[in-house]
Amino acid sequence: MRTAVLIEPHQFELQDRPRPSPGPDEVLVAVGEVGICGSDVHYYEHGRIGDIVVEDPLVLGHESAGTVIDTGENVATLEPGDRVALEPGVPCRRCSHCTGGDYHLCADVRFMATPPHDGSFAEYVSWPEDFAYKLPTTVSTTEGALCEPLSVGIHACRRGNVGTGDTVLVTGAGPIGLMILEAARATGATDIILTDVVEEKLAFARERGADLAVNVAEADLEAAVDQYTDGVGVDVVVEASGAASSIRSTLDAVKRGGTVVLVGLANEATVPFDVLDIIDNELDVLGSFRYKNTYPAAIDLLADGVVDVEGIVEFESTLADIDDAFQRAMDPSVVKGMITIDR
Ligand SMILES: NC(=O)c1ccc[n+]([C@@H]2O[C@H](COP(=O)([O-])OP(=O)(O)OC[C@H]3O[C@@H](n4cnc5c(N)ncnc54)[C@H](O)[C@@H]3O)[C@@H](O)[C@H]2O)c1
Ligand SMILES: C[C@@H](O)[C@H](N)C(=O)O
Repeated sequence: MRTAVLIEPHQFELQDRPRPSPGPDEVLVAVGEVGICGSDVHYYEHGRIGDIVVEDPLVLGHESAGTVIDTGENVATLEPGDRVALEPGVPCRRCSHCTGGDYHLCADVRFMATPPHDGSFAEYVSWPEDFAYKLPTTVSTTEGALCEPLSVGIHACRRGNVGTGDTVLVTGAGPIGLMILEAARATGATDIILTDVVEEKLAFARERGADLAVNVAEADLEAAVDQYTDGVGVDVVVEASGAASSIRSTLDAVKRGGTVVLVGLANEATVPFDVLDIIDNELDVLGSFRYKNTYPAAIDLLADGVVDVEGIVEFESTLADIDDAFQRAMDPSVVKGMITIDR
């Protein structure tokens, strides 16, 4: 099967690899669509994300969906022809986190496209049945692939306990910020403010329904939030840029007793945070790591037309053109590219 392998930064090689056979509890999936995630681009550009280094050739891609073409002997819920979204992190199922329900925190998770585990920029992937979710006919394969970033948004909103009528600030209008916007709206938030430093991203966020979009390279966030909320502050801030200045600014925008959810990964290991602010204002400051049990909700939201994920896709490309696609994805004004696995 054709497989796009990152052999060194800025260089994919299209290799012919053996097609996998499904294990007893696995389905063999003909991959259809794979989203290009910011983490894929980071590995492509730098060969590492923080301490996680690409030491051996790696198959990128973890936002994927396709069609089941074969099943292992124990598989009962899926059959050839079913279209499925693939949840990319498969945990050990045995540790205390797994048995306690927090499987996304399993230390032995096998997460696609995270060294040393290969991802899905390939014609076929064999994947556990219970991490492959059947798509209804009304949900496209592209939408199935984008259940992954949507899951990050759903989990962040669940962490922040975003509620009906809430005012939510989302900092960073990349794909993750836009998916948080979708999830927050679906959860019942009525006022959603987005920030960014790139005007095209803000224009896009406005088109997609942000009630206010603030360019924090030019305007003062605290003043803009004060004006919008009559000096009260927002109920929940979800930080989705990873920029240190943005992480710091979350405390200026949240109301007393509010919640800050940190999703964006900072380049710096430490970011100064005013702990007195956190104590005096009784803030909940929470981390949000990937997701758990979100795929069924993501698929239902898509099937019911409550969220739009396809609208963030700005270009589609193929395995043969994957280098060009990644060059394009590096443009800071581009939100999301997809790779169609043509055969
Ligand atoms: N916690 C998790 O589970 C998880 C999962 C996926 C992604 N992430 C992280 O979330 C972040 C967002 O992911 P993405 O794919 O949307 O990334 P992205 O780089 O595409 O988007 C980040 C956006 O933030 C904007 N930005 C930069 N500086 C800013 C500032 N000071 N204020 C406001 N916006 C600013 C950028 O212009 C960009 O539009 C990244 O840090 C990523 O690593 C975390
Ligand atoms: C969650 C996923 O989208 C993210 N890129 C990660 O590797 O954790």
